[in-house]
Amino acid sequence: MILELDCGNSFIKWRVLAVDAGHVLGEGVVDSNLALLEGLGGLKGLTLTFCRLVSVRTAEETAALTSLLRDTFDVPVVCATPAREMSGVRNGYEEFERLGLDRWLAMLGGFHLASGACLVLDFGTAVTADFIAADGEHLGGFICPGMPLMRNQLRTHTRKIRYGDLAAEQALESLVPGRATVEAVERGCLLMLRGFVMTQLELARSYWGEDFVVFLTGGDASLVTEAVPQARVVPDLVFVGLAMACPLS
Ligand SMILES: Nc1ncnc2c1ncn2[C@@H]1O[C@H](COP(=O)(O)OP(=O)(O)O)[C@@H](O)[C@H]1O
Ligand SMILES: CC(C)(COP(=O)(O)O)[C@@H](O)C(=O)NCCC(=O)O
Ligand SMILES: [K+]
Repeated sequence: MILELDCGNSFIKWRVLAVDAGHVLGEGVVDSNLALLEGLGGLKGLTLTFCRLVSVRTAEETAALTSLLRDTFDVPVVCATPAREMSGVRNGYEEFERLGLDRWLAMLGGFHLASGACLVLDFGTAVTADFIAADGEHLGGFICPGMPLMRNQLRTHTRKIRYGDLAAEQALESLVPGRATVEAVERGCLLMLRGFVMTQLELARSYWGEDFVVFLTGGDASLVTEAVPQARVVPDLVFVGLAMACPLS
């Protein structure tokens, strides 16, 4: 069995695949290394043979996790590393090793699935957009705060914006102008997110007309799916790229 991990700034997404990499035997989203071990411990008949992971965390945090996995499961642990070019995609950063590895893998996955020009939008702690042309050239991208960062900045830097998670969720059932703080903030931030998405679509159209695929991924992708009906929602896009960057042999 293969363990795959996507270590983002807020959460670790994990899944266990059968050795033929055919089907998913278990998966989860956790907020700590300990919770990851607990989640894995809950799987019956777990016999890991290989682990591959991508991390946008510090080298120290990533090293701590890889040694924990080696010690606990006695398996080889392979981390995705930056590359100038892979699977037909050319990294567009001036310093290719500075491009977030989660972005890079989502781009590899997206270009592979689209077999052509694509716009990859990832909604995590941060929101990212990346443009890959039909010839595999990465034109670059954008990074802005995601939903959790936008709302937390407002909560942190104002004195009278305070509300709970449940109220926040309920506030998004409609997008009419808010008549309570929670509605005004949650809807305002969501409209910023959607506005960002619309701008990315316009830019992609200016490059490629209608001849491109839009991918939505990341934990908050569902917040914008309605606004982009033509998009392909691929929650495991980073894992698609991870398998390409870190094959079994
Ligand atoms: N099962 C889940 N557990 C935690 N967060 C989730 C879950 N499903 C969706 N989310 C949303 O995903 C967002 C985090 O997205 P994610 O892609 O995991 O971020 P990152 O990669 O930066 O850690 C949170 O703001 C949360 O609203
Ligand atoms: C942009 C990111 C913070 C997104 O991280 P995430 O929201 O998925 O946790 C991450 O890809 C990152 O740290 N990138 C390095 C900077 C860059 O890509 O230019
Ligand atoms: K991510």
